[in-house]
Amino acid sequence: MSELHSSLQLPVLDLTQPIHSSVLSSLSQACKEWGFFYVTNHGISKEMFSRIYSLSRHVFSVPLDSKLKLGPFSYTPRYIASPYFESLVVSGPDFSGSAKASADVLFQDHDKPELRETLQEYGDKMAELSKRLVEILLMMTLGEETGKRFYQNEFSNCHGYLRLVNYTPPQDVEKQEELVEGLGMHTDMSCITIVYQDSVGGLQMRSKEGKWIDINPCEDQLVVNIGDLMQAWSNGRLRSSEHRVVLRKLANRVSLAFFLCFEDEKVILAPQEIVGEGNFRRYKSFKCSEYLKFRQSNEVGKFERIGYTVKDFAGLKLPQPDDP
Ligand SMILES: O=C(O)CCC(=O)C(=O)O
Ligand SMILES: [Fe+2]
Repeated sequence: MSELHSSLQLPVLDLTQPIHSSVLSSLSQACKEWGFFYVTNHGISKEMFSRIYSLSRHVFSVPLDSKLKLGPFSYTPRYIASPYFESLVVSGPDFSGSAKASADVLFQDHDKPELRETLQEYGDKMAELSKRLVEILLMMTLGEETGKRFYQNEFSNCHGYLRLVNYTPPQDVEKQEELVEGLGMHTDMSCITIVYQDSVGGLQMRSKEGKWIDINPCEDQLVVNIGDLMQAWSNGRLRSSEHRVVLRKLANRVSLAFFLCFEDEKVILAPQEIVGEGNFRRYKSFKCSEYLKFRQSNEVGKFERIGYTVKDFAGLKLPQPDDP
């Protein structure tokens, strides 16, 4: 495939401004076409990001043998997702408890109150922000009243987790002719994902035509993308795009992704209001945990199966014009 890439002007949702219909229509267009947009004035300070950034660097600087003691469910070492990717999961809603359990292993019981407190504060803010964004997306798709109703009835048990990611490029990254993938093409198994990326850049989204498009880092803006669970729930009206991370510079890259997900037992079925009169259902109903299982390899410690999406799992064949 051609490695040509271009960048794109994605809409920026400003949460301090009233959400006019023109904002909703460009947001709606972006969610349908790209599945990505930016959010600004989101209430998370620069100072908070710089604290999180230093804490992440600190966490990943711990010797590998200590990080491996965390176990494969919280720590993904290099050479699993890619040779350059390692990550730590901090689960919500008790981000502090999850961070403490990891800190106790990493720092041999030297208490790290700053780590616990910062991750709890950041996790809480991300949970709140992600829920507000889902409510906006539902009102945009279904109208204010119906959107609010579905938000309350179907999304109130959503939960979130954080993934801190550290990318270490190879020494010769700037001389390589082949593109270096820090994280291969995948879709997210979330309702929505909110990503903070540092200034190194490298996040790319794949268009419907298969073209890679840079999602550049912008100060004060977070990247939001639609995940597979929302794509299925919205009958494909909101798109979960394939994306990846490419490494071009000899610099470590840190990112923080927050994934808002349905509860495991949730049965996902697009409501009739979303499918619409005379339209076809694109996904059969499925239990959230079954999809997560489908994406996980049987081998413990393997990264999520890359290249498989909710379409492979629950996609229905649409009737063709010449079907009886
Ligand atoms: O590192 C990034 O910018 C994105 C990470 C990502 O796509 C993921 O963790 O699902
Ligand atoms: Fe992702």
